[in-house]
Amino acid sequence: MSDAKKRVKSNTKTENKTNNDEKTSAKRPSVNKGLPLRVMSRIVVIISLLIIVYYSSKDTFRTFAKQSDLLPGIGQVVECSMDYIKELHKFEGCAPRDCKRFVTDKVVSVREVEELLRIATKGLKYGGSFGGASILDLHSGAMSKGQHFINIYEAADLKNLFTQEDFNVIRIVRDKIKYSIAHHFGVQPDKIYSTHPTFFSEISDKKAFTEHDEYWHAHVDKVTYKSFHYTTLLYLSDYGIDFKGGRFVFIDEKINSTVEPRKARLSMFTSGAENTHYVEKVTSGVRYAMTIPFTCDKKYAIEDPSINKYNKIHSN
Ligand SMILES: O=C(O)CCC(=O)C(=O)O
Ligand SMILES: [Fe+2]
Repeated sequence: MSDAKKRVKSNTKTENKTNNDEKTSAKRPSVNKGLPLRVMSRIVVIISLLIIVYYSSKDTFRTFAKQSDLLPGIGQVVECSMDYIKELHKFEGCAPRDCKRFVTDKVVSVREVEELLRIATKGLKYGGSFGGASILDLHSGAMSKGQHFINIYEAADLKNLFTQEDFNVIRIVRDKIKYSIAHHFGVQPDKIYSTHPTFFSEISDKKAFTEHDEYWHAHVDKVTYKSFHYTTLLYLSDYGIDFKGGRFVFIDEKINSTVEPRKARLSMFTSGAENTHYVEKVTSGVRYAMTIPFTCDKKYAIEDPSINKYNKIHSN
């Protein structure tokens, strides 16, 4: 082979070698990068999913009133439901400036609430539902017992259980709440009346026995209790301390708002569909609260519970 030919051949070899090297080196990085790329894309998908789950769960719930906060007052205006507004036109001076919810820890004192809790437990220890939810209504006398209700004003062994001082505490607290509604909703205090049923509730984690124990269903107070125009809830125990679960939830289109019960926390809201709500199941401990409603309709007004009524029934 001539020198020139040898040189050409050796150049060709070198070229081929270089080409092969290029091919290999072009392939190699794709092998090295391919694996991390697949892993990377999986990580990206997982992180995106986690972000979606995090934000969507965040979006459906927000804490409107946290148990550990001492709230001077926090409000949220909501659009009145048509049914609610239509009906209120009949009652001069009782329609709210705005439909809303308002939570405050400053209207009722912890001392007053301790008194109310003493009154509630004093009665309920003679009653109590088989299931998780019991009520005591000092106006009608209804108290849960077993799977039924008894009338405490007709039960001879409950005679002298409640004193005029007990009824006074309830009246004082209820009046404070009435003026607070008048102030925050822009209505005349003499145009709103205490209505039925006003009651103490006691909720435990016991399994429901009758439908009366099923407190966790979403509802509109105006539908459940025809007479309600303003609902107020006074909490007598602390979420996360005295009981677990049992938060109050306002159901809204995008974000549900939770109210965490706190001793002496007062929640007030217009009773129409704008404030549809439910109570989460209590998972441990015992939750005490008081439902104190008001009506604009005088025909649904109730008298104060008093020792006279109590004595009248017992002397019959
Ligand atoms: O106890 C609560 O937080 C709510 C009770 C309730 O929804 C009601 O009495 O209608
Ligand atoms: Fe309710």
